[in-house]
Amino acid sequence: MSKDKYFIIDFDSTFTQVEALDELGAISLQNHPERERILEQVKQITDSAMAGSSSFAEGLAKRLELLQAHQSHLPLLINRLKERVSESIRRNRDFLQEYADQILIVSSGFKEFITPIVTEYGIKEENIYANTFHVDAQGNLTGFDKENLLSLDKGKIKLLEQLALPGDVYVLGDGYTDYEIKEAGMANKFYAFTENVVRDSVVAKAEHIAPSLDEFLYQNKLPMAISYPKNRISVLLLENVHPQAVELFRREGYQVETVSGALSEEELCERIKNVSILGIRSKTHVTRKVLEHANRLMCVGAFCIGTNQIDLDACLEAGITVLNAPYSNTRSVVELALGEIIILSRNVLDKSSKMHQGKWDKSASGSFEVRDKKLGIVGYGNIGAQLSVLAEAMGMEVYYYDVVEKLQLGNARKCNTLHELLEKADYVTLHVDGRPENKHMFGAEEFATMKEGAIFLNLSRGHVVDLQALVASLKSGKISGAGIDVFPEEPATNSDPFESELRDLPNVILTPHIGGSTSEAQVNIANFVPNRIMDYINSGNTYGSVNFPNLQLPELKNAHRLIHIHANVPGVLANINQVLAKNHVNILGQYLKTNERVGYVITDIDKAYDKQVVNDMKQVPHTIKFRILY
Ligand SMILES: NC(=O)C1=CN([C@@H]2O[C@H](COP(=O)(O)OP(=O)(O)OC[C@H]3O[C@@H](n4cnc5c(N)ncnc54)[C@H](O)[C@@H]3O)[C@@H](O)[C@H]2O)C=CC1
Ligand SMILES: O=C(O)CCC(=O)C(=O)O
Repeated sequence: MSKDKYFIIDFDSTFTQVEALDELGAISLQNHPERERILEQVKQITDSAMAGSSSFAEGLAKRLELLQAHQSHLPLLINRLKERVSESIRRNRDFLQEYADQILIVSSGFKEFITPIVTEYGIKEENIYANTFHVDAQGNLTGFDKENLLSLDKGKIKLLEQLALPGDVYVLGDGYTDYEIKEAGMANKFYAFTENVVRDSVVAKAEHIAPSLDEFLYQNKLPMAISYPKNRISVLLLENVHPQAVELFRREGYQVETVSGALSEEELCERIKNVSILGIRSKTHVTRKVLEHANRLMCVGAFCIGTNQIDLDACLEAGITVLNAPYSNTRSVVELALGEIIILSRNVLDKSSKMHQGKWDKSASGSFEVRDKKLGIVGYGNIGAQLSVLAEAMGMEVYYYDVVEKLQLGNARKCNTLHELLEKADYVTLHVDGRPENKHMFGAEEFATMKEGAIFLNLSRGHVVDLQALVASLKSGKISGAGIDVFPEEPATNSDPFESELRDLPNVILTPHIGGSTSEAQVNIANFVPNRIMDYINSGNTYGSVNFPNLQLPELKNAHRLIHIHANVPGVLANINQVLAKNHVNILGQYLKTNERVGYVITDIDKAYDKQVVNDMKQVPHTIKFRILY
């Protein structure tokens, strides 16, 4: 990099997250009876000046008058500001030090607090341009040096004119006075810095937006502390994912868009372009066709348990990892199932609807306790097993059937066949997963095998039950009641109608796929899934991924991490290591895990290496995706 580029960085709300004079006011007015009112007034003057709506010079004088500050307040202010240095400035200290000769802090703030902060980051004292306080004999900060160009309106422009820097000038700042430098022709580029504050009037004029210093460095091909600016990671969240997830992704610096309902395949093909992270629930189908339109997709987050709506193989082949929330709504489903078992045993639905029609039908006929009854659980996974424990606590006798061997909890009894379970159970509840082979696993034959008048629940997936057979069994009385939460065709949004042959049948509870829809579950999911996704993006961890080889990696420290995803064919690891050897790369650690289709190789390397290795890694035959992390 030649030395003819100069980087002008603003201080307030750019170098630090806050406006220093607001902070100074919070200290100096600590015991003032009208503290809040005065601070609000100071803030308004700052905002108005920064947005370019009022005279800067007048505002500065007015603010100092209001603040009633004393020089004894400055050490406390400096300590506070040190803690509030912007995150991206903090992490890019190496850049600030390496380019110290070309970095100027130009601020309408005051050197007395700016200098101790920015010099800690390698900024040269002679490159700090700011105002200075006037202090009276008692130590009060009564005003400022009016000769200083930066105390004047358009002061930054005047300063830049005087400096006449011999090269290209790039300005990074959040305020209108920073933009004005470019407008006056004193800078080649202005970047509106939006990490801490977004001033609409500034953003509207800026040709470049920098949500972080990383973005500024990335655009200008300057050395960065992290491998990729987080603001370039775009997240699309569908199906009303809980706002906590939006908040977590935004806090990480990602760009987030949300859609309240599910999207059709066509709509998703349109929207998926440039999306790095897709978040869905149970209704959006992530098909091979969708993936063909996904040019930047790294990860699909299923904000639920089931992942049958996602083409997991196609994701794998495209190097896209799929993560879900395997336990976050388990309890909610179990509680709904238990509630339905009781409601159906007492014929509550019919009695309640009669009451609403003004009919009093007090009778015990057709009503039973669940105690000592036999509950048959089909699919003894997380939900089935949890249900087993709670049902036993209510005095039920639990039987279960699963296609794989499962730990028997409490006194639950294993059935060797589904047939055996169906013959025994007074209640049959399905908690199998939605794999394609389970389509219509429960049909006429299974209903016929059930006990006369038994109760049936499905809170798993709609397609596992043959609906015609269920309707026939309900109409014939073979099944005396049912609780159905999931359907082969479910409306995409709450505005779409629900059509089903199950409507209007007596003693049938129909719920709109709400087994997992409790506040607790949604908050749990909204915390769990984004954290897993960010862990994958930031460290490569695939632990818990439903399609990728699971690797739990050590924290990345003093190294760069090469993440290579490839088709699992012989010789790829050897080729990778050849590339590393050819480029004399010092390997600090290597981790490999494969499944039948892909290999996942992580190589931690010394930070000093020839960048050619990156291109060479991408050229290794059978590479699906490659990225570098630091
Ligand atoms: N209604 C709702 O809102 C919700 C529905 N679900 C559904 O519940 C399903 C189960 O959830 P978890 O228990 O957490 O999953 P899990 O994977 O822990 O358990 C599923 C169990 O079903 C067994 N299984 C699969 N096919 C079978 C078959 N044909 N016969 C017998 N056993 C079979 C599996 O071996 C496994 O043990 C999810 O896959 C999802 O589709 C999950 C959460 C909420
Ligand atoms: O709440 C949802 O959207 C889906 C719940 C579900 O079916 C699941 O977690 O698998």
